[in-house]
Amino acid sequence: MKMASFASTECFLPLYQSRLAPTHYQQNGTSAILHLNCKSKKSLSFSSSSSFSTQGTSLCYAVERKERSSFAQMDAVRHLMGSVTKTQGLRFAVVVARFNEIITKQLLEGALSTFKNYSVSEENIDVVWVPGSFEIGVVAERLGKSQKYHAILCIGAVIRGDTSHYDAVANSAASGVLSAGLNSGVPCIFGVLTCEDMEQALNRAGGKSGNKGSETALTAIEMASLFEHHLK
Ligand SMILES: Nc1c(NC[C@H](O)[C@H](O)[C@H](O)CO)[nH]c(=O)[nH]c1=O
Ligand SMILES: CC(=O)[C@@H](O)COP(=O)(O)O
Repeated sequence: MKMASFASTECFLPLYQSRLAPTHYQQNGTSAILHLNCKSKKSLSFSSSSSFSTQGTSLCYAVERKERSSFAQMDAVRHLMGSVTKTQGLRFAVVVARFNEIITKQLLEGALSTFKNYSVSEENIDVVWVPGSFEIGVVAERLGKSQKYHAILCIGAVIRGDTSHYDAVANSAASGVLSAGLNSGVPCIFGVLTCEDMEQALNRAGGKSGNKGSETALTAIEMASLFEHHLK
């Protein structure tokens, strides 16, 4: 079986940086679907039982032939993914709830340091404060619809008290952020902690479970890049 050549260099990059180029080949009027997968296996194999190794990295093919002469081309599955290294020109808004400020300030700090580490310039970041997590959604939606930002990062901390208020605020915050993204078409990232107690929250705001503000900032960058570089 004659195989197509393809741009493999991107597969030597970390997964978040990779973008597989489409691969096409023609073969006697038959068509095949080529599936590229960059997970680290040691050899390159084809369903037709051919296989060979690459330099420590591999591509896996699942080739499905279709005996339909009308298809003369083999289409490659293209994997589109945002890059966290292509941040130039990306603009972000961070909506932060003041409620449980001792936690949300830490989350914001984590987010801002991640933006800095990934070369997002400060003038491309606006921080908008709201009273509580319940108010995040409406503001995120307004910011998204302004078309000024590539992604909106939403930060809050909902901590369970004695009543069912927790569930109302936590669920409203989640659905508010979801709606904001869907209604504005701009990625709205959920960086709202929903915790049983203050200890859980502290652990996630720079304590032993990391900083969820930092993690969600990275999600915001990836989604902004995905939209800006692949989904326009
Ligand atoms: N209990 C928490 C709240 N409650 C306040 C609400 O978010 C809201 O500001 C109020 O109901 C007025 O609409 N907010 C949090 O972010 N975290 C909580 O634990
Ligand atoms: C999320 C909140 O629920 C909390 O501040 C409310 O506490 P409580 O249920 O004791 O009123």
